[in-house]
Amino acid sequence: MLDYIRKISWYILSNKKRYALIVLFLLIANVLDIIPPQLIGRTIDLINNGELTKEITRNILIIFAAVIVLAYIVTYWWAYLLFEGAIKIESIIRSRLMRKFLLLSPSFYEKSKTGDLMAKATNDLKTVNMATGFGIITLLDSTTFLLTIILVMGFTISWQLTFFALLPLPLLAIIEQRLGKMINKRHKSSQEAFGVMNDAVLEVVEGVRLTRSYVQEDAENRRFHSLTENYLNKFMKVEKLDAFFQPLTIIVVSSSIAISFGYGSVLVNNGLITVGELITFNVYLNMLIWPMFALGMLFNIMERGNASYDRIQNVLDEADVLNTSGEMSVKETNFNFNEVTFKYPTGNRNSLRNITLELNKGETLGIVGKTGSGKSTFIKQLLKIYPEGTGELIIDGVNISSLDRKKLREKLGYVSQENILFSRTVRENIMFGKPDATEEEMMEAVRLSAFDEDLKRMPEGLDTLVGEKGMSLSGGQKQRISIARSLIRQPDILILDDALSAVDARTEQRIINHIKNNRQGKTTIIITHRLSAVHHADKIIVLENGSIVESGTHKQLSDGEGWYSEQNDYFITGGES
Ligand SMILES: Nc1ncnc2c1ncn2[C@@H]1O[C@H](COP(=O)(O)OP(=O)(O)OP(=O)(O)O)[C@@H](O)[C@H]1O
Repeated sequence: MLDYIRKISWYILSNKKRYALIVLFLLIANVLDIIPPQLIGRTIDLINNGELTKEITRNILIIFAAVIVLAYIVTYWWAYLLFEGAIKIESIIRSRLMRKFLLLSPSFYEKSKTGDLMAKATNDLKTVNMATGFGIITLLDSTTFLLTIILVMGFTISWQLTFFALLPLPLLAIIEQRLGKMINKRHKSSQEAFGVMNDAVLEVVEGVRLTRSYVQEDAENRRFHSLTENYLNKFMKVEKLDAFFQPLTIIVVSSSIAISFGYGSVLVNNGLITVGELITFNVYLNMLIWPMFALGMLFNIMERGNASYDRIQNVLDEADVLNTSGEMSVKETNFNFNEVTFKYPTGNRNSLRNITLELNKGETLGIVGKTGSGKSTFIKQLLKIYPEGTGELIIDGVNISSLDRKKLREKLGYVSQENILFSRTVRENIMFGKPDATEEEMMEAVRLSAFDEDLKRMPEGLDTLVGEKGMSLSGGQKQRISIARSLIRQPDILILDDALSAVDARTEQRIINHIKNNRQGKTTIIITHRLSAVHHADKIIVLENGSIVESGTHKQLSDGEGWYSEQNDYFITGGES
């Protein structure tokens, strides 16, 4: 438990004033809370001795009312300050987490499950909020209240009676500490199971069409059911430990009350305390039920918070971030690949081998080759998505490692194979490429990407919502919105990674012609499986197993006898030769 406090001490220290006020208000509230039992005990003794007058009764009632009003005000303030603090730490850590998500490398995402990352950004953060809000309030309230009552019982009634009545207390502390450690372990495991289940929900929702088309609903249902059961079992293991706390507290407090009545009667008989004092003492003992019960809950909440905090901290400490180093910016966009070889961090063989190539500003490069030959990997090296391989990748005479990733990306318009769209309008998706674009620029991007005809058929034109991740659009429409998004930036380097695969041949030619005419003097790289998309390129390379096996213009390559000319003939004859 103290471990958790240590972990969030950075936050408490940076909010010293807030927490100092909380402690002050809590102490005042605790002192106010001990007044009513004192008044009750004294009133009983006054009645016993026949000394209770009208005036004393009125004074007692006034003090009683004042104490209640004051207690209400200070309790409101410490609760407000504390819970505000808890929601603030939650949002601070969530922002840190989001910033980190944006920096983490693709390798990190390859080994992480989206559902688990979502669990960390939601469920675990809520648990941290609970531990920092409800946990700290309970810690401060229960411990200060406990101490205050013990001191009052000792000083105002009898230290002997207090000592004997509280003998069972240490037992409770020992058991709670043991249970706390077990809760920490079990909570981590339950949160991991929650992450896996979360991931399954995502997969079920995203893959619902596929599941239906393969009539796999029952199998998916069973798989999901077993994950839910797994989470339920792990969650119940935490709850089982939690359930121990309440009976334990009741046993300990009952033992204390039994001792206090037994030993207290002896003290009354011996004239060491009065009957009123014994009753006051027992009212105090009953008041201990809450802080003791709260301490039990506290171990539980704090250990859950501790476990969740560790899960989040693991992501925040993750060193696998994208290399953003480098100061230099790109000017002319001349590329030189010199013996570039690259292996993915998780791969077991080179995906690019000794790539040597020159591409000058204004040229168009076509990259073709069998599937899995390394075409996208080539681009990912250019985009600085993965760590650099061996060899040299020089842009404008500067090694890519010295280039600032952001400045490099500002020059680029990249359309990936995935065509990721946001669940917003067509307009917002295109404007993502250039948020300050004018209406003319927008319409020009729409025309260049041959999306104009489709747009006319859309119910609300540019303001039509594209559905979850573009669900309500065809594959070709999604591709063309992605192309428009990159063309609106008029980038110095346009990269299309198999970005025309879902459009028909005529539309493809329209787009290629637009790009050819519109991008004169600018660099364009086109990866494709359809050779017609790169006929016009200044340079075409054919990749195989990560190596360049052919290079030249369309004419040179189709006149040759390699893979390119084979494919070209195949396209011309439709595979009938
Ligand atoms: N993230 C990754 N981790 C490990 N290996 C990878 C990763 N991405 C791709 N590879 C491997 O690198 C090789 C080249 O993949 P790449 O995606 O560059 O091929 P491609 O030519 O673009 O294929 P396609 O035409 O199917 O898109 C393949 O063997 C692939 O399995």
